[in-house]
Amino acid sequence: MTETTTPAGEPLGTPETAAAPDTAAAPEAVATTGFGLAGEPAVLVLEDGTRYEGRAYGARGRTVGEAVFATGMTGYQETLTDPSYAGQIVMMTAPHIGNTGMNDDDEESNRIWVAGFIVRDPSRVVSNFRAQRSLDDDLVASGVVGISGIDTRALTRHLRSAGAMRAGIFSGDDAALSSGEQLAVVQSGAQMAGQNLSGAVSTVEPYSLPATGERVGSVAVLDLGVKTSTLNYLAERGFDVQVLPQTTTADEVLALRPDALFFSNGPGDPAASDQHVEILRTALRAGVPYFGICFGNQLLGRALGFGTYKLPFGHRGINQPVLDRATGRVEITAHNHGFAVDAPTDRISESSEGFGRVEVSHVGLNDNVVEGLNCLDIRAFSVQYHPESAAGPHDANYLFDRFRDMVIASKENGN
Ligand SMILES: NC(=O)CC[C@H](N)C(=O)O
Repeated sequence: MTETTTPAGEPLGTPETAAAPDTAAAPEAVATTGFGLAGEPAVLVLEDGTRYEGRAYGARGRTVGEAVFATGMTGYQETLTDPSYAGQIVMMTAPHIGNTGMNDDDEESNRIWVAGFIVRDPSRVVSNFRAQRSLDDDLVASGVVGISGIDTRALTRHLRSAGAMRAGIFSGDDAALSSGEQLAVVQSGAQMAGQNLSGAVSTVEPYSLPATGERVGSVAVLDLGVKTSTLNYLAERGFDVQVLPQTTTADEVLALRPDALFFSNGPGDPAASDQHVEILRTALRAGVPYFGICFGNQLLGRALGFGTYKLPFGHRGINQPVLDRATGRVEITAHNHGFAVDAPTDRISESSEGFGRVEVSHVGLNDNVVEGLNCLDIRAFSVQYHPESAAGPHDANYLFDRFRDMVIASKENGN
């Protein structure tokens, strides 16, 4: 789409003319003036004191969360409805957002989870044959406070240099608070490190989905924020899917006698999920085959005895190169993680928890971060990235086949 004029006819500013700091050196600086557009004022305040002025977008009011950037050129609906983004104010680096509206089929859960939404240039029209609603209307309906007119390139460079950090968006009456009051609100917000957010996103009641492909067996899914596409892929690969609340105990999981266990993606710090690590250890000791995605990879890492740590600004987008070390093949993959497993990428490790040998199966090629774990002596593997690829390229869908094959082999061996 070409940017020309606003509805009122004012010319758009350009990022080049905006004052755009790209380091943390001048935290009190006003970074941009929202491209000089008309509209209700709103302000984005970072915990280091940086302020970005823009216009109110979505719901009016205030919100606080961890500011992160997502680099997908498409897929804002899947991003917004991914429960892993709970507690985060998400900025899209793609400048024009909302063009294709919202539709029922691309929902990754039944609501928008982001704590806030930052865009540069919201589309004034919705133009797609699948569109059923506008993004702006859905943000308002979900009470999600957003901001537009932000120099998202400058903000991305700032977060890349200074790291993901707490932020607040203030619009409506809250836009009139003094900058000192706004900063105090941001600085009193919770840090992402140390937060356990599983309870906020997990299903409260168990529910099940029947296999849609040729039946392989049953899988118990611990819902730590599971995405709809993941459940559909599991059902397609022949699993009767039993989705369990995050409060389920290890005994309750094993009492179901599942043929396999799956831990989903989800928000929060994996270091704050001891109870889920214990469930996984119990299931692995009982010989239940395991597959995990994202948060489920971090929890497998912890169950095996590795630590996790916070990345400076994380990986969020649908264009991240990952090396499959077994094949030498590079996959272009979807990511959404701010934490990672601390395991050696250059050699096979021995699990300190007695689960045998572990290899890092996949590494991120941008920064050599652990992107997958494979156990050589028990039936368990996981990936940090998103083979369900919603949104994103489908390079890694084969992992669902690998899981199905692992469970078939396990059943043939009477495990
Ligand atoms: N998508 C996910 O599962 C994210 C896992 C974890 N909350 C992280 O930020 O790293």
